[in-house]
Amino acid sequence: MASSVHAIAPDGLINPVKSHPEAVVFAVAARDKERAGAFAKKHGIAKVYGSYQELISDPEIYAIYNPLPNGLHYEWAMKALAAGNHVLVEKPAANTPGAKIQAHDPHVP
Ligand SMILES: NC(=O)C1=CN([C@@H]2O[C@H](COP(=O)(O)OP(=O)(O)OC[C@H]3O[C@@H](n4cnc5c(N)ncnc54)[C@H](OP(=O)(O)O)[C@@H]3O)[C@@H](O)[C@H]2O)C=CC1
Ligand SMILES: O=C1OC[C@@H](O)[C@H](O)[C@H]1O
Repeated sequence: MASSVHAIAPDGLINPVKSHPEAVVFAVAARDKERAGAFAKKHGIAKVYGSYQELISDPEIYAIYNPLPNGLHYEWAMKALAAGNHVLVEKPAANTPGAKIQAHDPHVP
């Protein structure tokens, strides 16, 4: 993720997190593992995945940031929630009028 010249992820999350003592950007995923690796090296991120599904399935991950193109926000936010992650998603949360991301707490029925 976030490999293009004007990508928002560094300014939107990765650099701000570096100034927060209780947070760490632990992993990054891209559709291509080599691209994810180059991004991880540049930003000092320890773990690399070659698919978004692998990242959201990592039990060590507490929350994910979704800076994908608009049409992928809803799909991957919902998949990440279903996998048990907290989710921070770039705007717009969805690109169809009916879609809404349902915040949910697994401890609340
Ligand atoms: N850029 C900005 O200044 C701002 C952007 N935003 C929002 O943030 C989101 C991301 O923006 P931005 O960082 O500019 O986006 P990018 O165009 O840089 O895309 C982010 C990443 O999405 C991944 N991706 C997955 N599927 C596709 C696909 N089909 N085509 C292209 N890329 C794909 C790519 O990573 P990979 O292939 O490596 O997995 C890519 O690096 C947008 O929703 C935008 O509205 C909000 C405010 C400002
Ligand atoms: O998504 C965006 O990308 C480019 C920015 O200039 C703009 O403010 C933002 O909405």
